[in-house]
Amino acid sequence: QLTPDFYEQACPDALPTIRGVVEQAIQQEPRMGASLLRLHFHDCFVNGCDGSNLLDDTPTFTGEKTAGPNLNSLRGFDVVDQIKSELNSVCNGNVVSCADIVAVAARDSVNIFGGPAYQVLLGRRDATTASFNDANNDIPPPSSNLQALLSNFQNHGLNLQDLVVLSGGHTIGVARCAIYLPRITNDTNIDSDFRASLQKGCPNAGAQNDNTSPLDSTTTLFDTVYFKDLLQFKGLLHSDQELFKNDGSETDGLVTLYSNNPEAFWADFGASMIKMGNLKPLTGQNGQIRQNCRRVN
Ligand code: HEM
Ligand SMILES: [Ca+2]
Ligand SMILES: [Ca+2]
Repeated sequence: QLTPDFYEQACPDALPTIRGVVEQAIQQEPRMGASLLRLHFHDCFVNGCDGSNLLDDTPTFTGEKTAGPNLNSLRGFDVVDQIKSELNSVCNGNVVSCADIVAVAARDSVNIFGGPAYQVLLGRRDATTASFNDANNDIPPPSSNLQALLSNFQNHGLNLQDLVVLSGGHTIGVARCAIYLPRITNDTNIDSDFRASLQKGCPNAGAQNDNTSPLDSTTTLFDTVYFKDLLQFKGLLHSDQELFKNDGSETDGLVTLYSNNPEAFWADFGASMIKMGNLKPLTGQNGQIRQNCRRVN
């Protein structure tokens, strides 16, 4: 139902405009590319890719921004606003949905960091509502074991390979001390030097500090180092290391494959992103094209 050329007639400059703003934002702050990728994931996993997580709370409405997985964690809303306002002028009006903006910005970020330029399908419309509860329930927590991760992905129509390759999104970006403290405190399948170096910036009493650590050793390169790190038990999150335990499981095989085959990683990542981007889009007369991504029209 979604198509790559959806805006070709109504706004031929839409995609280059989005790309330009994303390039600028990443130039100002490299981490922004990672944040934009995660924004798309947290949108799609909660009632489909419909821009639901962009809606601000109001006195009478609580959306997704304050849900556990998002609070003090999701970023990139200002960049989405900037893209939206440039598009409203480049397209002579309100043409491009916020959900599509985030899907394209995620792809552009991946590509700017050296990852695949997969073809984003377009034509999503924006939700008129959002769900705090679904945001709490449908995004897998980093404490998840493999079985929980897999059943969460399967509930979203995604399979084991999608889980492994999309987790490769953690080849860019960072996580907060509070998130990885349980891993460096309790887990045994962690490299001891890696653990020691992380503990310096994230002491046991430091669960509330704002320190962050890289999700892999090359946070602004969309490379296979995330998987190489897992082979050395240097996954930052418990959920990351669940994908490689050196027990000969199917996920071990996929992690090993991607660790030394960037072409396979990039091809499969692109295919799985398109699959994720197809989750329950609003099309036709459903939803709306928001004038401002933070509120319904
Ligand atoms: C498999 C289950 C997943 C879990 C449990 C998970 C969990 C997390 C957590 C806890 C953080 C750090 C948040 C913080 O410290 O505030 C994070 C960051 C991130 N996640 Fe995931 N994630 C998963 C899958 C994905 C997927 C599928 C993608 C995209 C394809 C993705 C992209 C990212 C990125 C890019 C960051 C860094 C964001 C930044 O630096 O601003 N994650 N993830
Ligand atoms: Ca959504
Ligand atoms: Ca990397």
